[in-house]
Amino acid sequence: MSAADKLLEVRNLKAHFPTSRGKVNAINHVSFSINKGEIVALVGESGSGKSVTALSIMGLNAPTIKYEKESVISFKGSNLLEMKKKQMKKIRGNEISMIFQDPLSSLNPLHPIGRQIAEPIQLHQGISYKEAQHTVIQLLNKVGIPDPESRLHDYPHQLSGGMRQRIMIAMALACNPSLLIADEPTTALDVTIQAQILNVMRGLQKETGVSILLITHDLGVVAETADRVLVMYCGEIVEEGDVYSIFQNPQHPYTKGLLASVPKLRGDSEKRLNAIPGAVPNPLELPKGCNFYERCSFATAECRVHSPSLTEGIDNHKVACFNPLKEQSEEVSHYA
Ligand SMILES: Nc1ncnc2c1ncn2[C@@H]1O[C@H](COP(=O)(O)OP(=O)(O)OP(=O)(O)O)[C@@H](O)[C@H]1O
Repeated sequence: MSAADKLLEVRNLKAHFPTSRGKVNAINHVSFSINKGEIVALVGESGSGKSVTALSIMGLNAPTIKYEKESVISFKGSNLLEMKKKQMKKIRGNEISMIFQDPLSSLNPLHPIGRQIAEPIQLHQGISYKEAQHTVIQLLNKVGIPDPESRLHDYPHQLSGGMRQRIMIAMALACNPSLLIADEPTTALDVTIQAQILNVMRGLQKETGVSILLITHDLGVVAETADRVLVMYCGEIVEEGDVYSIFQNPQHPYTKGLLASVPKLRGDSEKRLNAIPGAVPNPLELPKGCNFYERCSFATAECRVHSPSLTEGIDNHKVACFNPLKEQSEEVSHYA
């Protein structure tokens, strides 16, 4: 990929929240990029820093967050962290948009959905609701809402969870953004609807060329959707690779643990899932050395003292581990 293909580049992102109990180290030297038209998944357990990363890109973190000087979020060549509020407001919604897990908390219960989808289009293009309606109907068609003309007047509570998430996708795509951030977009939905929503997202990505940052703790969703995967643990990227090599050949013991805790797509449904032993360390007191040391069955003395950095191997597969796993794991290979 050439530099011209790069849409977003996060470099050395380091941030903490000052709290009454001390510094919460949320993000620690995170670097990654998203190319044009790519679907990149950001995965990890709760508290690993996925949402703070996404909200940093959107400029929507709590005002208390403190970014270290060296942090850069470069979008189309401009550093979003240095942008004035007014400029950032223009980018948000137009160039970068976001969908959340719970559409009900993002949709206004008092306005019909047609009006809500039209709003960003009207603002962006300076046109009336009537003029925007044609585009709204096209968008509803694109996200698979049947008979869109008659749904324009529906209120959010009249729609199912899956339909509401389709509305959120339509709203997010209303201004043709270059980057869509989807934070756990299918977590609240049942499996069948989940698959339909992922299908809609994949289809729209192909049709519009939008890049997608997909945030999820569900590796099943990742296997179905992503081109590339970033695995996050304690505010750091611990492994990165294309979806095939992450599933076929996970090199970080944490990634392997995450994969082993996913229900199998095929195989022995009676088999117990393996949860990763132990708990995520307290972000107020991260341990010296590797953050995963205490939960890792491959840890050595070195891991207790030194922190491994993300190092590139073959095929752009990167891992932050002193003892990366070499062998292909039978246990996980059939997810890819
Ligand atoms: N406003 C805040 N003030 C203090 N700490 C915060 C704040 N927001 C997030 N954090 C902390 O930052 C760390 C990263 O949180 P983040 O929400 O990004 O995790 P996550 O991977 O998205 O988890 P989840 O899947 O549960 O949303 C956590 O330790 C969290 O407690």
